[in-house]
Amino acid sequence: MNVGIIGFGKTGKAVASVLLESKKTKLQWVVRRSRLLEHRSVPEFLGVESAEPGCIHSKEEFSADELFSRFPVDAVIDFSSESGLEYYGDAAADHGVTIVSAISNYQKTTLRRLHKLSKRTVVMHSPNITVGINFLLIAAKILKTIAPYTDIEVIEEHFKMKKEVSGTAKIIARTLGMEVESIKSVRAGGIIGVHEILFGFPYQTVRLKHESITREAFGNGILFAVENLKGKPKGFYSMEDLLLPYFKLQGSGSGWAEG
Ligand SMILES: NC(=O)C1=CN([C@@H]2O[C@H](COP(=O)(O)OP(=O)(O)OC[C@H]3O[C@@H](n4cnc5c(N)ncnc54)[C@H](OP(=O)(O)O)[C@@H]3O)[C@@H](O)[C@H]2O)C=CC1
Ligand SMILES: O=C(O)C1=N[C@H](C(=O)O)C[C@H](O)C1
Repeated sequence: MNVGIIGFGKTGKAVASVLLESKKTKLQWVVRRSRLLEHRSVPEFLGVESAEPGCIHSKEEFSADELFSRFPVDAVIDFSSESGLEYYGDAAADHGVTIVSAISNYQKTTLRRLHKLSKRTVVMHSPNITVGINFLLIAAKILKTIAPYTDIEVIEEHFKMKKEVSGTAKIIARTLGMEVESIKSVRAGGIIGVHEILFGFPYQTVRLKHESITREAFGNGILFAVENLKGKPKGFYSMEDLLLPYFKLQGSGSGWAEG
């Protein structure tokens, strides 16, 4: 699958390195805001051998329409910023390119725009693209249904410079019917991303916790997403939509009861 990345910052670089290693994807290009490293290649920048072009472009160099025409891809992956969609959204839909947006904090208007684009192409949005956190979110919803009386706390930890409350924590809180103002945030050092959902039962505590150890974790999530979006009809998808089919366990018995 030919892919392009919008954004070549902290996460874009890590995701690009994972995609270069994968045989499932062929990194055609990355687009960034500035002209830094323009026309260099991602393999060269990362110092890895690769037959994949991975050319670095500035958004000033081409219109997205020209980019998709000259260097066609099957999917565009967004790790830029809120404003990235403005550059590539319409052109991606015009060219039938799948959009995988990982932007964590969209304004409502931009999210509506993303939904509108899903009428014309496959769109997936995930504020946290790791399989782990999306599994946790499904588990938390099930636990809340089983025990609606528990006290719930959402705690998120990130690197010192992250200004906003994590988009992941906001989705978790909203999904569990909590106010986003109740989210506890920790900012320290270079923490990549930790999310914990604490269920306070009367005589026990359940902690559902996920930690992104390195930003390459988001690259693994992208590989899962593009693999499972293949062949999907146009529409709007979340990581949960892609994970739920795996919740049908095959085979007999749980093994637990058999001792
Ligand atoms: N869904 C998920 O799992 C995750 C989501 N994120 C989200 O990804 C986004 C990026 O995070 P991070 O890598 O830390 O941010 P950085 O600031 O490190 O990198 C942002 C990159 O995007 C580029 N960029 C910004 N705006 C535009 C634009 N309009 N068009 C093209 N390129 C643009 C910048 O270009 P330049 O370098 O030239 O300035 C830079 O390369 C954030 O929203 C973050 O919350 C992050 C991790 C995981
Ligand atoms: O900015 C980041 O780095 C991250 N942002 C996402 C968020 O805001 O939820 C996801 C991840 O925790 C890392």
